[in-house]
Amino acid sequence: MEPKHICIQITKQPATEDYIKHITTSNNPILSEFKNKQGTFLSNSTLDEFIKDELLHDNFTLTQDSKRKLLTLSSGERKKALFDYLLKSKPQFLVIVNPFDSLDVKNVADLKSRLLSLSQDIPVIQFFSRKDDILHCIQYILRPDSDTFFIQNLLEYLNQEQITRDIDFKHPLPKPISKPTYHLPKTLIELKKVNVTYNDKLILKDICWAINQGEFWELKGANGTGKSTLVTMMIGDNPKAYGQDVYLFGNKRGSGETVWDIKRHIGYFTPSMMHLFNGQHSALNMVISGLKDSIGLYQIPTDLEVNLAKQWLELIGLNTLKHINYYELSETDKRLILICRAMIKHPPLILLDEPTVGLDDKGALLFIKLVQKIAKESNSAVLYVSHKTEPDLKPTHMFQLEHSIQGSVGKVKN
Ligand SMILES: Nc1ncnc2c1ncn2[C@@H]1O[C@H](COP(=O)(O)OP(=O)(O)OP(=O)(O)O)[C@@H](O)[C@H]1O
Repeated sequence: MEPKHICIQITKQPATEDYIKHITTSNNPILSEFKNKQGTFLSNSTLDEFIKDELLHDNFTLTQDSKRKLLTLSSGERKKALFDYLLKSKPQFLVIVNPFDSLDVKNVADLKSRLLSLSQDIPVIQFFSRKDDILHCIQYILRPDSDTFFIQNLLEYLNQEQITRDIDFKHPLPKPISKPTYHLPKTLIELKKVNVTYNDKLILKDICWAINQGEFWELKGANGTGKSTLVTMMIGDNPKAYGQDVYLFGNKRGSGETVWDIKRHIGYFTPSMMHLFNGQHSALNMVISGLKDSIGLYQIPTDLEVNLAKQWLELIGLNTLKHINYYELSETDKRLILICRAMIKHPPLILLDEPTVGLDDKGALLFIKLVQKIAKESNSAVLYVSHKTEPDLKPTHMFQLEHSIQGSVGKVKN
């Protein structure tokens, strides 16, 4: 008989451990295969443990053969290394937490088929954020109910749960307090025949790309094609840009400009920076802090600044929560606030790296709608990097990296 498989929608509370504790101690017959058993976790926190072990003890468990540092692997390569290692030992049950995040289409398909074949022998618990990630073998969903849990047939749950698609931000995008004092060229970023090599291996080959003021770009490419490498060149974080034709906001890289000269022009968001913002700051102060380029607010803001931040909170429907501690907000609200924080000065470029990873369907839709609004109503150029196809995201330009034996080549697709 095929094992039973269940899924759980990720929410702030209850915690993963509470669900697992319930599952492994429950007397419900549907959960009998998990009782008093030990599971293996395929999750980002497991990956973080291996990264920590590598940093502290030089332990290369996941990369025995190559002895490559996990942090130098692309996010897709890192995840694959973890899965390959953990799946070697036959666990009593498998816990997978958003397993497809950061994987490209091919790697998602490969992993899905591996998990489906494993699911014929091993019970699976899948924690998910997006419903279209749920594996086809899953029959049940475990849901919280006041201080306990209940099991529901998955199909029944999916039929009930329709997401509303009429989410909209009605107010116009708030304007910046003042116009920038600096002059920028029309072309904000320009790369001319740029190459990047790591360990004698060509990663990027003859990349030519120009981003002009106000344009809305999506950067796409399979795992390991060099998207992050390209992004680090653009934000001044990659020394490989020196000596090449990399022009950032009017300056050739390496012509005396500081990293700050580059970064002050960029509003940046990626989910891995969420952990930086864990101080005791109100939602309002978090938005204002975008004017001061600090994490949290340490200076008394002017009335003008406070009013502007309130307009941003009004736009995302959070004005009534302005005094709530940012840390207590939902994941979606936190991200919307960080986008407002990044946009409050209307930087020339806003860069969003896998921004919807970990959000549920409704949160992702809200986030995408806000990005669309920013692209439409501001002069900021938007660069969006992701594997996940978001149907409501409508960039006007696309830059696609494609593997070739001589390193990835870039193609502009309009
Ligand atoms: N510091 C480094 N040392 C050695 N190799 C590196 C380093 N940084 C990146 N690489 C390699 O360069 C290639 C491109 O990596 P990069 O992270 O830019 O890809 P990516 O397109 O962002 O991938 P993903 O979608 O999986 O995140 C990968 O093969 C990676 O292993």
